[in-house]
Amino acid sequence: MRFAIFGTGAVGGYVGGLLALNNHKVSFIARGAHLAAIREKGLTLRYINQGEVKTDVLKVFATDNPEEVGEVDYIIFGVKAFDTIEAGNMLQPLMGHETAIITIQNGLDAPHQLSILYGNDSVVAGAVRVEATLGEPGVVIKYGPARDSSTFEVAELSEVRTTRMEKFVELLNAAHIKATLSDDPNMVLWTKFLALAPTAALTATARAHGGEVFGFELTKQLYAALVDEAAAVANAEGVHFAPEMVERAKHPLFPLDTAFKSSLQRDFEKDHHTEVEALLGALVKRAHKYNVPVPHFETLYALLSLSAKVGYHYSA
Ligand SMILES: NC(=O)C1=CN([C@@H]2O[C@H](COP(=O)(O)OP(=O)(O)OC[C@H]3O[C@@H](n4cnc5c(N)ncnc54)[C@H](OP(=O)(O)O)[C@@H]3O)[C@@H](O)[C@H]2O)C=CC1
Ligand SMILES: CC(C)(CO)C(=O)C(=O)O
Repeated sequence: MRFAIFGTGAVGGYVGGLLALNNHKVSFIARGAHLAAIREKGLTLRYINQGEVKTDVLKVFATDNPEEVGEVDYIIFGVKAFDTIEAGNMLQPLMGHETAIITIQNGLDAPHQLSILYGNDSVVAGAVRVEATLGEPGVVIKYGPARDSSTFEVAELSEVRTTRMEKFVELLNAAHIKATLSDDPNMVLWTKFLALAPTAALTATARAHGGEVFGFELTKQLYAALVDEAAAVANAEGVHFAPEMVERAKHPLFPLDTAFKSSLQRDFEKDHHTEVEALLGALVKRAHKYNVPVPHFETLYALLSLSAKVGYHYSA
């Protein structure tokens, strides 16, 4: 099977790296200094687990030109949500008759944006649970154990279970990522979103680790209120969570003894373009559309939008 990782970032680099380590043919699409470093020194996967650091360095094929890759069986679409449309328009050279474009974007919109370009049958909604970030050019940092701690849930946008995705799940599991196939793409996206949006919003606003947010009663209560708001919006959109699923989402996404940070928080800390719109903006817009009150999300959305405008590290 041939894989292309479009956007060799933290998640794409980690997932593609584990597939390459498992002897699959994986082409990495990257750009700029990151691409130059991968070409020169290889793609480095650095695992940081409670102070212990391990690395794998992989010699891989990397390019910024999809024409040099040609058709593949699976595209793991690894760009940030705000790059979806621009990067989506570059996928044509990778597309064969049965190519699956598998999204990993946090948020709710990326698979639907890609389906406008390539049709429902080409797109698979994915949700990855991994804590990762980019280090210096060429380096992907994965927090926690090197293998077997990440999950990847997928569902065809067409809501059909296909053999290509059964195969994908099998290959991912063999590469030490716990993958599962569902037939409900909206449930896949919303189940992650229900816990992710509150986690991202609170860690970024409070500038605190996940463990600190959950270890402090007021922010823990705020987290639960955010989960309830997100579940109410999901319900209005036709995604109905059983009450026990909503309660489960109120538990931390990560072990409480770790210094967990969300990718939104890390992007703010690095002064990078952030996914505030894809996470909080998307929720608030849906809430307004369905007339669902989301006062806590509205407040955090306003604060983080201002931080994105004036700069996270701004001081008067
Ligand atoms: N990091 C995490 O822990 C997790 C992140 N996610 C989600 O996964 C998605 C990806 O996040 P993450 O991996 O952190 O993002 P990164 O910023 O680490 O990676 C995205 C990469 O795509 C590259 N890219 C964008 N456009 C192009 C292009 N046209 N050609 C070549 N390369 C391109 C970017 O390059 P450049 O830097 O030059 O823009 C960057 O290297 C997000 O939606 C995020 O919310 C999901 C689970 C966990
Ligand atoms: C919460 C986490 C790490 C789970 O995968 C995530 O998706 C993110 O921070 O973007």
